[in-house]
Amino acid sequence: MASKRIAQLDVLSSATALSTRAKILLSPCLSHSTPHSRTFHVFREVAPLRKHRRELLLKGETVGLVPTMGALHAGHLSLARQAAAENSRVFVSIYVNPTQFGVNEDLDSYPKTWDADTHMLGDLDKELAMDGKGRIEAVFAPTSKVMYPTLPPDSTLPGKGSFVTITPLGDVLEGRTRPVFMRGVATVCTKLFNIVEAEQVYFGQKDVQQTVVIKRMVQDFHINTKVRIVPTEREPDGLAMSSRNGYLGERRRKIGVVLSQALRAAEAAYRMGKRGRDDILALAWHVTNRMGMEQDALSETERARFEVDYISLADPETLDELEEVDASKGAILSGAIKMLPLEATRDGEKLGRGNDEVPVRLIDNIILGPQK
Ligand SMILES: Nc1ncnc2c1ncn2[C@@H]1O[C@H](COP(=O)(O)OP(=O)(O)OP(=O)(O)O)[C@@H](O)[C@H]1O
Ligand SMILES: CC(C)(CO)[C@@H](O)C(=O)[O-]
Ligand code: BAL
Repeated sequence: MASKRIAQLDVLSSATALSTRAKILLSPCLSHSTPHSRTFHVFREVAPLRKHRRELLLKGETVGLVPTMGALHAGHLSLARQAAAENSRVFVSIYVNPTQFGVNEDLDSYPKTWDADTHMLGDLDKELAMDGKGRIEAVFAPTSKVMYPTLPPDSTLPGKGSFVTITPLGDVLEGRTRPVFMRGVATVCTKLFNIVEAEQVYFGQKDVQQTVVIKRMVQDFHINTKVRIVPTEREPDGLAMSSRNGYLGERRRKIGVVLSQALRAAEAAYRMGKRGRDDILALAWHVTNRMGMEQDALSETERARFEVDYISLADPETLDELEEVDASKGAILSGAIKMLPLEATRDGEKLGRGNDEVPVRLIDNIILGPQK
């Protein structure tokens, strides 16, 4: 039954990609007999989604929204799992939002894996059916014309259009290198929150600045939803899962773990009682400097070089950089590195998407929780 269902999803997900509202159906004889037979709707437009949402409301169902840009991986699934544990219905949005990408960023090459994404959600829904918890109810996959109905999405500054800006939270950290990023995120999330009207919305801790911005936005605009943050899913060596990791071939992938190693070293200093910025961050810099020097010493066909954009120790609410951590409040330890394109490849080397010719930005963080 499972494979039949997946095969149908496959065919229908492509077929429904252009329809206004589609329900991915199983054969009618299964539809009442087993919990597996129910599967999700795909909405491309706002009005039919709202109609469906209202019906759910009248039936007393609760909705958890998981906003994504697709290219789903285990990190996204953990958000959806938590949403299903805390709500009876889960909506997942899949939309690569142009306004959060700067004009020279990777919007055009951002991975789009619709068929694999719907398969993953179908499989997850099957798992959820066994658990007897909430289910995947719908995928919202709008076009840009739907999301930006009047003016085309603009990634320039100041830009033309209706924007939501959360300052100065959006200007620091990622915002320094990606000045339109948090404006784009706040804008598209406002739209998504208005459209879905979910009881709860789910975000990954991996994008920690985004979580702080969204929480502030919900508070400041009295948006009627609860923001839930889900811990970062990691690869076995500690690398935070990310849709962009697919751009890392074997060589860059191995070195990309340096960021999580650096943050973990700094975290250890905090756990051992260090509270001063230099005492904590020196350990992170030591890890990145050592790895950088090791790579520099190798030949072009052996090394993977990277640049550290920032390593930050910031207040958990204001994101102000801290000289000293107030242990009763804790802090956010975060960082970003740019994995540079390989300078030369070897015959038969396992390369990533884009042949390791594109720089890849990796971010990560650890919350230093309050300590007695
Ligand atoms: N490893 C992860 N663990 C938990 N949540 C994650 C993880 N990766 C992404 N998320 C969350 O999933 C949501 C959608 O993220 P998105 O679609 O941008 O994926 P991504 O992997 O973060 O992609 P990117 O490579 O662009 O950073 C966000 O709330 C994000 O924080
Ligand atoms: C929240 C989000 C889906 C908004 O486009 C995006 O920033 C992301 O995937 O983290
Ligand atoms: N998860 C973050 C989305 C972005 O980098 O644009």
